[in-house]
Amino acid sequence: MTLDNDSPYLVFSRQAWSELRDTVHQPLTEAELARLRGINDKVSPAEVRDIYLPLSRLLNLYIKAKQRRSKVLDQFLRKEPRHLPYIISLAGSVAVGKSTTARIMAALLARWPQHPKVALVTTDGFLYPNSELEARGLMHKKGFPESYDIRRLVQFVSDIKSGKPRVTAPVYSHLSYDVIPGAEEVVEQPDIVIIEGLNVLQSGMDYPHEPHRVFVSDFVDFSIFVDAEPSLLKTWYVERFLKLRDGAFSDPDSYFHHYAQLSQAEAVATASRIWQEINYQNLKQNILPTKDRAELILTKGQAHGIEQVWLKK
Ligand SMILES: Nc1ncnc2c1ncn2[C@@H]1O[C@H](COP(=O)(O)OP(=O)(O)O)[C@@H](O)[C@H]1O
Ligand SMILES: CC(C)(COP(=O)(O)O)[C@@H](O)C(=O)NCCC(=O)O
Repeated sequence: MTLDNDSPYLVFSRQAWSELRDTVHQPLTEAELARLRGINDKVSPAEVRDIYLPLSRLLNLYIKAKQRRSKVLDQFLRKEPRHLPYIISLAGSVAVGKSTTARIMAALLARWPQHPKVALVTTDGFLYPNSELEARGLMHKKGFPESYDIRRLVQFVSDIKSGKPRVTAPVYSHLSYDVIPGAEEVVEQPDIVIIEGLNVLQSGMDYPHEPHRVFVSDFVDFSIFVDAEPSLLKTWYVERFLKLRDGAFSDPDSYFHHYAQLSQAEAVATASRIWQEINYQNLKQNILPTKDRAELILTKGQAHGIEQVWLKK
């Protein structure tokens, strides 16, 4: 662990962080490993053990402390004990691996008896539909602050945090590249909610066009940023695009069906252009500046390996 008195973070190497897991209480069974491989077969069991088990242990301690504190408050106020969810936000660039990290964390956190019900929500459902983005001239700004219905997103998180029994989120499809009309994801009083998206650490300053007083972060108990060098992110974005070209894009219903015909070289050029013109610009302008608001930063190197963990003091 590196101690720099001026930095708000404690910095752990992978080795130092891995020693903080609780091997006695948290061994991974074969069945669990198989389930985690189902989430993403490239994530190594060693990574889950070294990085995600200690993280799950830390979060369990924080959540138990929070539950105790809420109980004390209810007692003091002479109120019926309420069961409010613990909210974790997960931010980072497009293609850094947020969805994968979120799914691994959800699976690991659900193993604890204190909080077995974990819900996962992505903020892409709160993008304006393509028709609206087209009307606003924002089709090439997907993922930028102005492309989200931020008030609806903040209301959604606020409703969850206030213990509303049933809260719904709109759903986005990467296949149709649009919000699915009428589709909704239902969140019914889980113990933990993980909210994953580019924008979850942003604040009012990032939305001068849409001033609002409260932000997602006002309802979040713990925030995580997944970080990597932009050159690696570009490689991962292009790799994912090539995988989609061979998979989802070949579906005639895919918005990008025409990309399925591209040669390898054309596909690399197209993905590189989308990365450079949209996602990298968004990263520089709107995502990276929010990094040091996170409680925890996971820093990735080659092949998605997490090399360092930064934890706010
Ligand atoms: N821990 C990991 N190990 C190996 N590959 C990963 C890992 N996390 C993500 N990937 C790969 O990186 C790409 C982007 O991951 P994804 O979770 O979809 O990112 P995001 O949600 O940030 O856009 C995918 O192709 C995914 O398979
Ligand atoms: C849908 C996204 C904005 C990510 O949204 P998020 O879930 O992080 O809110 C992004 O994956 C995206 O589609 N960006 C637009 C450019 C592109 O096609 O990659």
